[in-house]
Amino acid sequence: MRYISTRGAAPVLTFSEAMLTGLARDGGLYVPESVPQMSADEIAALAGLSYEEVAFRVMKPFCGESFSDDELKGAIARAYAGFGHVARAPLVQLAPGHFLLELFHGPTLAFKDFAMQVIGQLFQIELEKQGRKITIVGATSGDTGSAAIEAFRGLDNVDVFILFPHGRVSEVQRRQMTTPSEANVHALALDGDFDDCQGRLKDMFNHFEFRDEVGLAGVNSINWARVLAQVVYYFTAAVALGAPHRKISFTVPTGNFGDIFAGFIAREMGLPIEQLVIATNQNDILHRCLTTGRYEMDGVKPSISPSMDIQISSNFERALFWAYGKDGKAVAQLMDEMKAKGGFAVSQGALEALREIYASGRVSEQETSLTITEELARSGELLCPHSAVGVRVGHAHVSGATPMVTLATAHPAKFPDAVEAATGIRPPLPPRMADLFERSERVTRVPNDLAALEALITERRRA
Ligand SMILES: Cc1ncc(COP(=O)(O)O)c(C=O)c1O
Ligand SMILES: N[C@@H](CCOP(=O)(O)O)C(=O)O
Repeated sequence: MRYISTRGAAPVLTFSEAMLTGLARDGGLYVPESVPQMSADEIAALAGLSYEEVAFRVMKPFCGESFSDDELKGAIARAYAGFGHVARAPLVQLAPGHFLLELFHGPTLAFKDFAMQVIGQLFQIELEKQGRKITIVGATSGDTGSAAIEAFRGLDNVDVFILFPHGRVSEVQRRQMTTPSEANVHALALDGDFDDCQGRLKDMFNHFEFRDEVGLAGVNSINWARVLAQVVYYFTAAVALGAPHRKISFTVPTGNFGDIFAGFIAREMGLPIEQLVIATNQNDILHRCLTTGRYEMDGVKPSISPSMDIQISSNFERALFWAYGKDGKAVAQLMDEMKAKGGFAVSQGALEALREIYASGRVSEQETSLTITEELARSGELLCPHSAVGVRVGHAHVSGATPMVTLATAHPAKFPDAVEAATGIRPPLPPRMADLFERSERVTRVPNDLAALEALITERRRA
């Protein structure tokens, strides 16, 4: 399997090279040259298998040339051993035809653990093979950061620097990033929003001298390996509800578009997905784009679902690559236009291609809160604000005989203030994290300045 850049002008790589590379050197994102297919029989055969076995069968065709069966099976087994639910990603029913996929039973209580735990294992295998050391820099609006720290803390051959927007993550999210005491972990509170964090990260990748000097690697969903591991739960959920004999739709609380794009890959592999519904909070650039055909930045607005406070939705570039018939030059032009003018128009043909697969909805702050209140009364499910955004949009898109699955992307205990304001209930953290508020914090406040960030990383990383 070969991996190519969405902008068409970077070296073609193997899976493990793409994984260690992160962002392509032409600024694009790596995607598989062709998507492996699973037949209806192969999909039907997934019924009743463990999450781990499904993960192996779904991931292997994408990375089998880089990792042996034993290596991949071992990585998957270790990745999910610490999850707090035997099903890993259990489904619960909210209403007739509407199901919730709980993706928050991992070590840091968000869906990021599903991919981050696996790629943590795969990185270790590959780095040991190559005898290499790397510097991981991640940008987070709250959840990717803690999941990355959990997956890479304490490793001798990896330093982890996490940029998060100062004052714009929940206290639980911040403490998950600032309380680990391992010397290879560095939490950096940046003066700016998530787009600034992600922007400076991409600047570092595009600064080749720095990138090569520190051995820069990325674990955001710009990294193809992250997306791949997230494809798996679309299969487990759909098969549990009758696929391949029945179509299934998914609603996904969306920010950086990585999670919903994993659903697109599952669909491309042959999973009968009818619709992928993008659910946004008031940072609704994707909803506006699908509605109007213009991708237009208008500034990040802080919300009660802070992990989705994003305007520059990185993985939308991968969706555009498909919508433009895999024309890397066209994608590069759109991205240049966005950089220069803060927006671009999607061509009519590409817009139609997107609308064939994706629908969308936007949820206001009040509606998010109301959904948390109403869903507790209706189904007994206590939602985090991100999942509430999804559930509201999901309810509105349930239609006909096709089951709708909404992804619950974080545990309500990560956002206790919003949940308490909506329900009067302050959800407790699991016992293993019960002392989170007593642990001492270690964090560095940093400016939104590339040179200053690179200097800090160069100084702190272990040679
Ligand atoms: C809890 C939560 N929900 C939803 C999202 C949006 O996911 P994506 O960025 O993959 O669209 C995020 C952040 O990525 C998140 O942390
Ligand atoms: N919501 C994310 C933002 C980064 O997303 P990623 O999937 O690209 O890593 C977060 O919580 O950090």
